[in-house]
Amino acid sequence: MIVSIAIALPRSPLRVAPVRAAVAPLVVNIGVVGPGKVGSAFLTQLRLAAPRLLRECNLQLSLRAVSDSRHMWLDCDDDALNGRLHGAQIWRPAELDEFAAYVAGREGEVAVLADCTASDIVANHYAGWLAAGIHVVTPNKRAASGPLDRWHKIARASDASGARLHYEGTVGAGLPVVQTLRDLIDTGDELLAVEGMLSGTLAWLFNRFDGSVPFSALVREAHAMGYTEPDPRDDLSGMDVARKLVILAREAGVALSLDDVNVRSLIPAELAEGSRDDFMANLGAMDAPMAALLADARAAGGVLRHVARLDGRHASVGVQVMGTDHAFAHSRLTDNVVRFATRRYCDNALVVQGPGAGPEVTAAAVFTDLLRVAGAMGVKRCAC
Ligand SMILES: NC(=O)C1=CN([C@@H]2O[C@H](COP(=O)(O)OP(=O)(O)OC[C@H]3O[C@@H](n4cnc5c(N)ncnc54)[C@H](O)[C@@H]3O)[C@@H](O)[C@H]2O)C=CC1
Ligand SMILES: N[C@@H](CC=O)C(=O)O
Repeated sequence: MIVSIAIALPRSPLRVAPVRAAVAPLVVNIGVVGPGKVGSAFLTQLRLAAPRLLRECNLQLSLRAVSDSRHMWLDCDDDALNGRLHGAQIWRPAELDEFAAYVAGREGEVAVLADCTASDIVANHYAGWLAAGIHVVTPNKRAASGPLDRWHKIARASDASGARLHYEGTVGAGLPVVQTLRDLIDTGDELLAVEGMLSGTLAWLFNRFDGSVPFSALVREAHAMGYTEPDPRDDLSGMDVARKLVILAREAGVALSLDDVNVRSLIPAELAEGSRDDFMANLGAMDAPMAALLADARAAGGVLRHVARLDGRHASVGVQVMGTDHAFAHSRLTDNVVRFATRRYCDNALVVQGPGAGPEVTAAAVFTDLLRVAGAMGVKRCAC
């Protein structure tokens, strides 16, 4: 007779493998470029999560430096050094390569730069950083949707050094969109088409816009809540969504460029040029055309939705009127919806849906990318 005894072991939340706990923690030195809305949320998340990650995963996250467009602060959390300087942190004029070299400076440790800007200037540095073995994590869409020659140079630098660029936050903010597509492709599936609502700002605007409040007031609100791009014209012109579509296309092996996307802008010609401040001051010029668009949609018995489509190399983004029975008509708040039609998911598309904008969810995507780097270095992140 065989007696099996089930012993109920207390299920410890600790995830440190016994062997790993006995060794020194993996140290990841972090530099944050762009302490704006997303960058600040990321810094807060780092500070709150670091003690638990050290305790449970033997991972030591060390914030070494922060840079905005004009200044950089070094040794941000080096209490000893800050103490010697009477509590002052070191700051100096921003110089991105000096910044990167500083973050990477310690032998045997891992360096990760988090680019939380929307800047092409910063994206221009990726290839050099990756070549130097520095990992990059970012919600900035400029590199992955920018000129193809720069994108290929970045890929070659990553291949040569083994340092990785992760950019999950570029599409769908904190939603698992890029990695989901990558997993489909890597396991042999083939992307047939993508259809979706890829702008959290535009989703929120069209969910709220019922004529009771001027469109311009809603845009200001969306900007204040951190949903929009630094320049909201990127959202309203459709260019931000076009960038996301290009990123998804390239992820699926289609060498698309922004010029290939048919983009229908919402911005009146007189607001397209000029500074962001001028644009924000004159936003009221959008109110009448947007009210007319809403009236047309209602007359047709539908609602306004901003929709992106990719079918082979055919890519388009723009506002359209959707019947109230369409799934997109029932999205809420900043919901993004991404429908992947693939060879496997052809009868019924694979759908990723949820909040698609906001500093906290976006920062979490950047943080997850950073932990992906640590995971590849052997840090244990599963519950087994
Ligand atoms: N806010 C959101 O919901 C989402 C944002 N993103 C992306 O996250 C990024 C950041 O967005 P936000 O935080 O909302 O913008 P933000 O305007 O609040 O912050 C941008 C920061 O970048 C800094 N910066 C600009 N140029 C720089 C340069 N050359 N060197 C160093 N720093 C520079 C600015 O000083 C500012 O601190 C953008 O690329 C955006 O597309 C992605 C998904 C969602
Ligand atoms: N401004 C963007 C932010 C995320 O990419 C959006 O509204 O979707």
